[in-house]
Order: sequence, then structure tokens, then C-alpha cells
Amino acid sequence: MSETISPPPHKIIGVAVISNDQGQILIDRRRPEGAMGGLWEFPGGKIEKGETVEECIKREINEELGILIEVGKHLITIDHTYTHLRVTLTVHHCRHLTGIPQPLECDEIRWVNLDELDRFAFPQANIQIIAALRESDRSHP
Ligand SMILES: Nc1nc2c([nH]c(=O)n2[C@H]2C[C@H](O)[C@@H](COP(=O)(O)OP(=O)(O)OP(=O)(O)O)O2)c(=O)[nH]1
Ligand SMILES: [Mg+2]
Repeated sequence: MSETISPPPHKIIGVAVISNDQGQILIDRRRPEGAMGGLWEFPGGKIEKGETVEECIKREINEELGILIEVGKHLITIDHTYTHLRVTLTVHHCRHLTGIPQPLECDEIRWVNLDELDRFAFPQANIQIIAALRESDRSHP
């Protein structure tokens, strides 16, 4: 009998690093159940058919947090393979426009300063996002 090895599922995700006028960044805590439960992340979700990454990010942020944002420059794209899952995270800088963020699909939301990010537990792939964010902050604070 032969066994076939299938590759892990691959999720293509648009991710927002949302800044406010105080220079803080919005992070959310994933619900305790399910994959990466309880870890903090930058809000975002799966790109739907026919959608650009910018459209996806805007839609997901409105669905998950009930706010409007402006999607700005591309920050970084990360391809990361977890034990049973591969993710491609396309991350954009975004600016908060209107609405108070609500935890509609997550456990908790916080506005944090860049130097506070180390206090929160993120998925492995986010190490590169946070490094890129610090780098971009150094070059244009
Ligand atoms: N939104 C977001 N997802 C991240 C980050 N880092 C990271 O590894 N991921 C992973 C976690 C998830 O597997 C995937 C995001 O997919 P998703 O939010 O659409 O899906 P999910 O797993 O929460 O839930 P589901 O809709 O598949 O049931 O990307 C991050 O900073 N933000
Ligand atoms: Mg999501």
C-alpha cells in the first residue's frame, strides 16, 4: 500500500498594521479555541476570489473590527509554514479613519506602541513582520 503525502493547506491572507494619530498600532487577540488560540495578531483574513489585497484588508477590518481604514503602502510579504498550515501574509501599513474598534471576531483589541509589541505573544510568522515594522519606523518615523 502506498501513502501519498499531501502538502499542508495554504491560506493567502491580507494583514493590516493600523496606526492611529498617536502613532499606536492596533493588535487583536485570537479567540482561545482553534489554531493559534490566545495569540496576538495584526487583524486580517483570507483574500476572496476576484479581490485585490487592498480590498481584502479593508473588508476584513470592517468585518472584524467595525472600523474604516485607509490601506497604504505594502510593508512585507511573509511565506511561513507551520506544522499543518502554510500562510502567505501580505502586510500593508494602514491608517485608522473612523469608528471605535470592536472585538467582533476576536477576544480583545489593544492600541500599543511599537516598543510594547515584545510584551505580547504572536505567531512565529509575525517575528518578521515586527522586525520590518521597526525597520520602517527607523527609516521614516
Ligand atoms: N490575521 C492574521 N493572521 C495571522 C497573523 N500571523 C499569522 O500567522 N496568521 C495566520 C493565522 C491564521 O492561520 C491565518 C489567518 O487566517 P484567518 O484569520 O482568515 O483564519 P482563521 O484561522 O482565524 O480562521 P478560519 O476563518 O480559517 O476559520 O494567518 C497575523 O498577524 N494576522
Ligand atoms: Mg482573521
